Amino acid sequence: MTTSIAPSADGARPPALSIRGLVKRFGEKIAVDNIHLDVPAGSFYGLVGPNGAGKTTSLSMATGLLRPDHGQVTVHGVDVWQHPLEAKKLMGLLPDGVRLFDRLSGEQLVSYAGLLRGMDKDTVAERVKDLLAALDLTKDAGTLVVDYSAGMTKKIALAAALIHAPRLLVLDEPFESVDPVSAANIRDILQDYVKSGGTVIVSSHVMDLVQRMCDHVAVIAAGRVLAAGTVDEVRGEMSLEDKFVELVGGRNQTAGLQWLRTS
Ligand SMILES: Nc1ncnc2c1ncn2[C@@H]1O[C@H](COP(=O)(O)OP(=O)(O)OP(=O)(O)O)[C@@H](O)[C@H]1O
Repeated sequence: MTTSIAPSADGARPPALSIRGLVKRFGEKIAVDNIHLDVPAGSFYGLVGPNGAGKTTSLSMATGLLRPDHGQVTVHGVDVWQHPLEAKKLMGLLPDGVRLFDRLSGEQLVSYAGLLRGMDKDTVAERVKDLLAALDLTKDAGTLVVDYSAGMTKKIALAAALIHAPRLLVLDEPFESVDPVSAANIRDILQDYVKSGGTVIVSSHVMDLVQRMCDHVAVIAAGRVLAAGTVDEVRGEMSLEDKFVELVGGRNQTAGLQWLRTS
């Protein structure tokens, strides 16, 4: 089992994230059904799929939050489940639906995230200031997170994920509830981060955003990978949205809802 993040023998960099044979069952339900995926280092990778496809479950297992039934995950060559501390140092996470320490103010929460990562106080203070400004939260720095709106909560959680300048960012639905100006600021931050060598994985339901923002994409449905590669490879001549519908199916006829018609 490798713990090295050095280039492999053939000189190639290991993927930022490598998933092999990941499986998770909840009782009778197979939420993730033998997923294999490589996320190249330096890529901006979109993960898309219908509701209940297994995106959050896969990302939770990939980032050490949920123990897989089977399979292996490595981050820059470090096994997430064999060497969790080493792997987690490389990652910044924006999990979906995980509670924050919301009795702290926004500023305290992000500072706490930095100090927990072993950063010194001065660097933490400097980065907290920068992050709050970049995410338009400076005036709400002293407000308790429990009193934040949904979008503000997303942004403060993103700041906490960025504070230690990780090599891999895993963001589950980062744009949900976020206003358009903040979303554009977040996109700029993430694009700069990728340009400077970082890797981003985002799950999203907004195909247009994924097509514009990401260079790679994987389409997941019913716990399996239906397609993965560069965005252009996956979508071919179609828009990503049309390709998604073609791959996933499930467009329902609404003609049956006669009772919903008001005229
Ligand atoms: N803790 C759990 N217990 C039981 N079933 C679960 C649990 N977590 C997820 N599931 C089931 O696993 C499947 C995959 O769920 P998951 O949350 O990973 O989907 P998703 O692709 O993130 O969906 P969405 O886009 O709606 O957020 C779903 O059928 C869900 O009901």
